[in-house]
Amino acid sequence: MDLIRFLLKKSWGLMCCSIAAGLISGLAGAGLIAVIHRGMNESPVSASLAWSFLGLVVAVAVCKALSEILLTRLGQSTISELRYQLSRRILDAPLGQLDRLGHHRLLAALSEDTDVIAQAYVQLPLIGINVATTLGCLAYLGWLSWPILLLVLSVMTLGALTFQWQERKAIAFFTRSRETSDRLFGHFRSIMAGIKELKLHRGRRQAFLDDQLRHTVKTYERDFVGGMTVYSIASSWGLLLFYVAIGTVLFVWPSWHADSTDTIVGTTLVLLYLMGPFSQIVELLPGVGRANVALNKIDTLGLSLAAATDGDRREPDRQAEGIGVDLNVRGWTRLDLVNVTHQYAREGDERPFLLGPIDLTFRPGEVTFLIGGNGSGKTTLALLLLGLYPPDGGHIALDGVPIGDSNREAYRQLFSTVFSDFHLFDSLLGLEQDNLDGVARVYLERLRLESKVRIEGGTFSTHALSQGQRKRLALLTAYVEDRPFYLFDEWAADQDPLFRKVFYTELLPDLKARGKAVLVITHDDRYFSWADRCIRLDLGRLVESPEAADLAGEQTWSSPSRSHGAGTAS
Ligand SMILES: Nc1ncnc2c1ncn2[C@@H]1O[C@H](COP(=O)(O)OP(=O)(O)OP(=O)(O)O)[C@@H](O)[C@H]1O
Repeated sequence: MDLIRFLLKKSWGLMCCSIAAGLISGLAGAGLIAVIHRGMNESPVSASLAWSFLGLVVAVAVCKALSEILLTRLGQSTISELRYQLSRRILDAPLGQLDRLGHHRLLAALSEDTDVIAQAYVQLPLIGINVATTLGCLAYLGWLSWPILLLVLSVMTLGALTFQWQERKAIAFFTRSRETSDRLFGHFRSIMAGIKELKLHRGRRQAFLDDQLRHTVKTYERDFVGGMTVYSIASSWGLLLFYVAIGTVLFVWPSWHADSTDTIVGTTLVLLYLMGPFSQIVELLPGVGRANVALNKIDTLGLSLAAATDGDRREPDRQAEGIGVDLNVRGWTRLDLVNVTHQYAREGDERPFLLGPIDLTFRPGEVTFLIGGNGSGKTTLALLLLGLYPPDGGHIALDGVPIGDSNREAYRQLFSTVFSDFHLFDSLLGLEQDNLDGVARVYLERLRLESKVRIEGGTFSTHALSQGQRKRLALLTAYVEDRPFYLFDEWAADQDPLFRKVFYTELLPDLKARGKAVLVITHDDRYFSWADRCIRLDLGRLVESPEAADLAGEQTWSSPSRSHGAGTAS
């Protein structure tokens, strides 16, 4: 319900206007019934009654149209706001939590849940309007005959109780179908990421389509249809009860009670009119049920929008700018990892991977190579260093200031990276320096990309490049960011021998000369000599690496910053 409160705060103006328009339309409709009822008993019909009729008809038509237009606007603005806030929440969530959830669940939340919640949210005013109209009609009914009102209220209570009982079953169906849609999004991701493998192998494609995808879509279909069927039965039952009430008033009541024909006609008219709002409420309820399931899902993913209030939202921005945080990311002199550990906790994993304890010191102007076998923990160590994983044990300190939740965002602004699974954005997002295109073009030439890519207004002309070229473009982005600490995760792995050499013997020395600290995750033992020091990870532990230590630092740096010397791996 935090979410509903949050949305109400955002769109209360639009919501109030659409409710007001809908209410006027609904009440004018109820008024029309009263006027028609009077008209049937007046002969000749008075001019004032005719004018009332005309006025009410105009009010119904105008307010109904207005209410619908406002509701459409409300719906679209709600979807936009939900998508924006949920995206923001995902970006604010800890990386470890997002890793555990998996991309498919996040995509399902971003697309399916936001749609379902927004649709139901837009229905809230409609439900409110219909409830108000129903109350208006019941009041008129009570004025005509309070015993008939009591009869109708008893029928309604019976209907509500049985509906609630049925609804629980429907929600269980919807909850199961929502779980299945997570799996479905997982399959969609497999189609996108594994399209080449699926196209190439008929057997695999067929097994994927028939055994996995079809099974999942059929399970989804079964549960969804199950939920809707329960709602249909419940709503038909409700309508049946209504007709029973009308039938009782028409055929049974007169033999019990000596009401006038006029009262019977009036109450029947009201009951018939009530069918409209009542059916609408019943039709809207499945959407509300699904929205409840979607809200629960977002909560269980740990992505509740409750935290995305205005106050919280400004905090990361303040931290990003280093406001109120005692960190000097531009003029830093040492970065320490002290007894840092990290463990991947997975259910049922008897021997989870443990990294550390790690003690390391980095200094500006120092090039460090991080080496080690596959699965030894290099990327995990990098993620810890970057502040993307908080350490489970020990701590990181920048110039003696420990990094914690309050300054981690500011601390991350120290780094420029190219990950091994990097993502290339269409443009140099978030970089607002003077002559950005000019600076970027210089690097395009340096990275031998000038004949392939143009940069206009900070936007790359194409992404249709080889993997190695795309990685060079990612490196260009990191260069332009011009941050104090560079981290490259197997950057050179996709480069041809010539450019690999350029990377180790020109680009890294250049960064060093500019006083940057550089951590390079690499398997290129040919170039170990270009590092100030090599550190090796083995099964999550830093170990002595004599062959790397011998080679490291042998190369004569042409840069004046060589005097920064090798840092310590303590
Ligand atoms: N998200 C994760 N959840 C659980 N375990 C993980 C996760 N990521 C990595 N691991 C485990 O942690 C260990 C270290 O992984 P890591 O990616 O840090 O190794 P690496 O040295 O970078 O390997 P490579 O050279 O193959 O890239 C591996 O055993 C891996 O199975």
